[in-house]
Amino acid sequence: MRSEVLQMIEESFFTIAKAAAIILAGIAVGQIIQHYFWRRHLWQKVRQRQKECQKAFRKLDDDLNSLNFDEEALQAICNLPTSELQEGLQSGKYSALEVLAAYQTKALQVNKRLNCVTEPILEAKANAKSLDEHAEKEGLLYGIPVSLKENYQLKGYDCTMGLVNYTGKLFKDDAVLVKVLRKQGAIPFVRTNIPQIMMTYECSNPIYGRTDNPYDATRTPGGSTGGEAALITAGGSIIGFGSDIGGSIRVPSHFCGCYGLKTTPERLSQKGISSLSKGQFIVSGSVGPMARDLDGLVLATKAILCDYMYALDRSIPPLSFRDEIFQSKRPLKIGYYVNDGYLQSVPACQRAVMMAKTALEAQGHTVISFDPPDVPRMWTELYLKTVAGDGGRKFYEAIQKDIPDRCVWNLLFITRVPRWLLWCMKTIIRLVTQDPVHTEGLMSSKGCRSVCEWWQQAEVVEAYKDKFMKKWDDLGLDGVICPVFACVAVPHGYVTEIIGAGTYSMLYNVLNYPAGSLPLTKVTSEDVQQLENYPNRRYFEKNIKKASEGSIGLPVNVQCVCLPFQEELVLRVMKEIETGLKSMGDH
Ligand SMILES: CCCCCCCCCCCCCCCCCCCCCC(=O)NCCO
Repeated sequence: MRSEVLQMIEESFFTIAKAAAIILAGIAVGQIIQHYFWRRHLWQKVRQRQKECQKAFRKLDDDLNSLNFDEEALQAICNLPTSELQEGLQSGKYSALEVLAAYQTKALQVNKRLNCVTEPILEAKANAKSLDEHAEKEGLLYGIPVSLKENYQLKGYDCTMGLVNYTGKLFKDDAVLVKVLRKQGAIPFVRTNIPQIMMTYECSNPIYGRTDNPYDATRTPGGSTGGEAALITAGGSIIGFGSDIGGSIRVPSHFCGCYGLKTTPERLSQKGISSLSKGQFIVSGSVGPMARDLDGLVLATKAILCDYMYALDRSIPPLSFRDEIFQSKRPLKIGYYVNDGYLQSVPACQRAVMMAKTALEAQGHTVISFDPPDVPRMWTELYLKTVAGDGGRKFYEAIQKDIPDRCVWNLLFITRVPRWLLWCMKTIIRLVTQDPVHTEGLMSSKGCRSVCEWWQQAEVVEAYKDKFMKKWDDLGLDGVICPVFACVAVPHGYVTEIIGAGTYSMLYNVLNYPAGSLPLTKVTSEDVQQLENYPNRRYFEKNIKKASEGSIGLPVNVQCVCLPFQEELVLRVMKEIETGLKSMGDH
């Protein structure tokens, strides 16, 4: 009797287990099939988007061929510095259509080599024609073609941020800044490439592919405004616009060797700029111009800081460009550093800062040493814990439902490791990286656990800002010069291995300070030789050293920083450095 009961229990157990196994297997197979069809659907969308872009490129090519402009004359237009181009357009020496054709032709050529343009803006031709038909030549950017990062919303276009799921969602209106640019006479003519979700210093996504560095195709142009930096540097655009929440304007400018300005987040309207960080107001994103020369950067900044922007976005303080600050001859007191207390910058970046220091001194300014406080803590407890405040969930989910791009997937992988497991692995990670800050960084990227912790986070960031500003004020500084990044452009796919090098830029996102990226020099063989003395113990140090081998000839920028709302002073410091170097015969 007992054995019969046991047998019955055993049989029912096996029946239930079998049924459970069949159900589970069914669910798994169902999910695999669903995943397969979803992926297939996404790839179809990619192909459709790519076809549309190719069609637009072909249309532009045909249009340009039908215009019959002299190629040499067009090239000559692209070689003009911004001031001469502006003058030539205002005086009527060049028509808006001619200048547009010159830049469209050049952008197409550059794009074939670097893959930096996502698509041309075909309405540009009608815009140029309409400018040429009107007698008044109005606007500071009259007739100047401008390129836009892919996340700038345009009527009739989508902003994918490299995510397939966002393709085909067309905007009904232009971003405020785009409207302001049009009002100033500028002609938006191409859109430029970005990394998927725009949260890394690379430039690749499954829709538009990978952008190469104009100096070395094996290296990244940086990100996230990488397409802009590559296009401008290679001559395919003279002024462009980007966005920056961790260095995305300044780092690509440095990797490629063009000019960039990250503004104070509240100084320019961000209405109509797509981002996955909307609603995260502790470390705010910024927007800003990028340019081939400093005059272009100044002109673009002046143009957008205008009454029309304040009328379109009433939340922006009506603070127009203050020429008196930019033109002032008042001697300045500038702080400098080459080591931010976390990762030492490579010799080329150090030399660039020292060149800037000498140039400022030659211009009669005082330059003193400055140590930014607690940078390792700023990076881990403040920057990473805020930017990934939700444990990176929003970024991860956007990618998980999409076709992940490796350049950002590698970075986001950590969001999948549970907090407890990461905590248990702390000692091992510390042993492997030889870097307690790296370990803390990984822990911080798990974000905040409650609203209460999020509020505390805001307080901690405010306290750091106060501490930093006190140090700045005690020294009576007007500005600071320092590296943009701990090293120069790195090979494609390598950014995650050196991500700590970004603290030089991220610091000024935490602080909300405006910061410019100024091209100063190129890596020399001596710089590379001196890498022998570069520290080689921690994970990031080893990788920075390795990535810097073979970097001879790559551009090196310097970062110029001032207090919030002092964009004019940042531009002045950049100008003083350039003038100083020219007077010393160095630029
Ligand atoms: C010690 C290793 C730390 C790894 C951190 C992994 C965290 C993953 C979680 C979420 C992602 C947060 C990204 C942090 C890395 C920042 C890199 C900044 C790139 C520049 C971004 C930018 O400025 N974008 C502009 C957007 O408009």
